[in-house]
Amino acid sequence: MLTEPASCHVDLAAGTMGGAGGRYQKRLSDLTGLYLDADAHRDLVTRTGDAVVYDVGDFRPSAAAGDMIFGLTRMSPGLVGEEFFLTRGHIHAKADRPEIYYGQAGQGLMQLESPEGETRIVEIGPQTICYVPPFWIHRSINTGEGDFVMMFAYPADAGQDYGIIERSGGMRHRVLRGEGGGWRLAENAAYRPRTPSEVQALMGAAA
Ligand SMILES: O=P(O)(O)OC[C@H]1O[C@H](O)[C@H](O)[C@@H](O)[C@@H]1O
Ligand SMILES: [Fe+2]
Repeated sequence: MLTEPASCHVDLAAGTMGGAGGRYQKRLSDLTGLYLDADAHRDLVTRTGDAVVYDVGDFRPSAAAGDMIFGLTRMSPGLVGEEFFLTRGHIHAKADRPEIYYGQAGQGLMQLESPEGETRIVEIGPQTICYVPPFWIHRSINTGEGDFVMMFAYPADAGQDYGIIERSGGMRHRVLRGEGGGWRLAENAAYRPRTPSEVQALMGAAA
């Protein structure tokens, strides 16, 4: 059976996408344990009344393997201690599925980590397209002063695995405020690299 075509209007100022069927929000308290400075995190939860820090609206035509999910993410600007606001981050449950992000407003970056623990950073502003290749863990970070808004699209059967980041004690690097503005990377001291067999299990999931 044919699916009807659709169009969804992006409201840049609001950071929302019209026609979105699914919608979810994350509050600061949903991100407990992700930031280096746990005290600063707790204080900020209290001071902001546990503010919403990002929301996602998406359009899911179906879950069929050849179909596509797309939507819009809006992230608030801010710092927890010296660390920029981030999304939880994930690898796709079907790890060989890719994703595209398209910057709409604000400034930020995509932090990517390979199964073996290599980090890549893609800076994203309005009209930057970021390609997240198969097998890369990815997390979005708002390094700007206003809302960071991106459109995204990924295969409908990709799914999200959040456990991969928990099991390794976080991502290998943290994105902190730079000395003279901008951002810098710092090693995450709690990071535990994946073993060769864990890497193999991930990569083998493609077969
Ligand atoms: O899922 P998170 O890591 O919390 O990130 C928030 C969202 O980021 C992107 O927009 C992804 O395409 C979404 O699928 C994801 O839900
Ligand atoms: Fe993703």
